[in-house]
Amino acid sequence: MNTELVASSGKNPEARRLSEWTRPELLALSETYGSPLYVMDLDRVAENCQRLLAAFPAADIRYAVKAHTGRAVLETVREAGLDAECASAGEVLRSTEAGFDGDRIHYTAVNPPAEDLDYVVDVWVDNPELTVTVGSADTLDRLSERGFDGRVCLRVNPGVGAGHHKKVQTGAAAKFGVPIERAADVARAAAARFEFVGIHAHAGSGISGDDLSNHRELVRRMGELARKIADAGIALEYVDVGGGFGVPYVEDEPPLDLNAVAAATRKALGTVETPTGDAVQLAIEPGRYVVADAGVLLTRVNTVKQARDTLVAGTDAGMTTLLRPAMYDAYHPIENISRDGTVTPVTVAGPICETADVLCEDRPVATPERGDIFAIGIAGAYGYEMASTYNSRPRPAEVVHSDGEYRLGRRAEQLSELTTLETDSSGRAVQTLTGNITADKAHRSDQ
Ligand SMILES: Cc1ncc(COP(=O)(O)O)c(C=O)c1O
Ligand SMILES: N[C@@H](CCCC[NH3+])C(=O)O
Repeated sequence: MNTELVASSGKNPEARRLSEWTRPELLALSETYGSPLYVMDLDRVAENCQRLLAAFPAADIRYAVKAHTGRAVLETVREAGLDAECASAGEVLRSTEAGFDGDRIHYTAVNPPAEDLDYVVDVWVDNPELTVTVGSADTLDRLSERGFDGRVCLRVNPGVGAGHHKKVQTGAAAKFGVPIERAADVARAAAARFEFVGIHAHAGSGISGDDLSNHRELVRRMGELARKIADAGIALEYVDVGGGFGVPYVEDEPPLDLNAVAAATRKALGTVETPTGDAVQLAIEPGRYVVADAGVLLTRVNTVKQARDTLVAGTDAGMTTLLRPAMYDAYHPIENISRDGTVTPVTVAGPICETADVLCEDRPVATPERGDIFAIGIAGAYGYEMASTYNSRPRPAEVVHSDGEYRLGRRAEQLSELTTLETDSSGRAVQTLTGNITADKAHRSDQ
């Protein structure tokens, strides 16, 4: 591992570990709100924002909303002073509803559906400082057709990516951005029709000490492009080098040394100025770093069985609650918070009828009994956001914590809500036959 840009291991305020959550509090929450249950610590979200602001003091910092869109999280991030980077019309809607002014909203259009552009241009009419980042020259035409002539940033494909899994390595993936070789020409054309404010690239998600050299190479290429654009007489406001800063998931993994990452980023970018000699801002857009270690997922064990070669704990959370293990083979720390004592290798498997619905294999945890609560750590980023209703399983509730108080941030979906979008053969909304699960039923512990 490249240890140059990671902090020394051991207890470190830069990474909140699962073991630092208070077990009796988590157990009480699972009794009150049922399971599965996401818990988000807003105080930790605010701390993470402060650490980013301290490490990148002169940069524009945009929170990548896709990592966690909960209203309370967005409000916390807004109050901390970060902007919002939105990947869709829905994220723009959520950000405006959470109080972000238009000048703090950056919409990154990825193959944008017409409805997204229609919506964002409508929002722009009342918020002319909103910025649209485009990854293809024809998106510029589609914006013009809608009467948009506002702030535009060009997403560049720098040809170098990074990230914790090949499915999240973005910087060289064909679908994202204009190839860097053509970017200066597209920028020139865009500057003739729009207020051209920036260039943008994103290496990928979950960058660790191992692949920081790729992040640096991306930043170096972006610095070079920015100077070329300045030479063409175009005044940029910023160079956005994306997000992707990783956090430790494995218990003894050291956190990134954010100050060292910031220094390396600045060095790789070099000096970038407008044609008249003004400084061009560095911008970053972290998502995971802001929310990952602020979240825990609680799940109840409903089945314990000795399989042929492993002990299986069946839980009420699975791949529809937390997709990352099934999709990326991602590791999340897991503890049995209902008991200590003898530790056994356990395979934790969810209730979904898919072989991939396994949260971990042969993980040493305190030997489970039916009714125990497992806590799954570092679940605040891309956890709830990637939840689905596959297998017709309602999405879970989420509780938020701030200053010693817990409250419901999002209620659980109910069985009766699963069919609300459907119509019958005469076009009328289908009658829902199931009643809501009562709070009592949903919350009882299944012993
Ligand atoms: C354009 C863009 N910006 C920012 C992010 C945030 O990434 P992360 O959550 O890894 O910081 C992503 C996600 O990978 C992204 O696609
Ligand atoms: N969903 C991914 C991160 C990808 C971010 C989207 N560009 C993860 O959970 O690791």
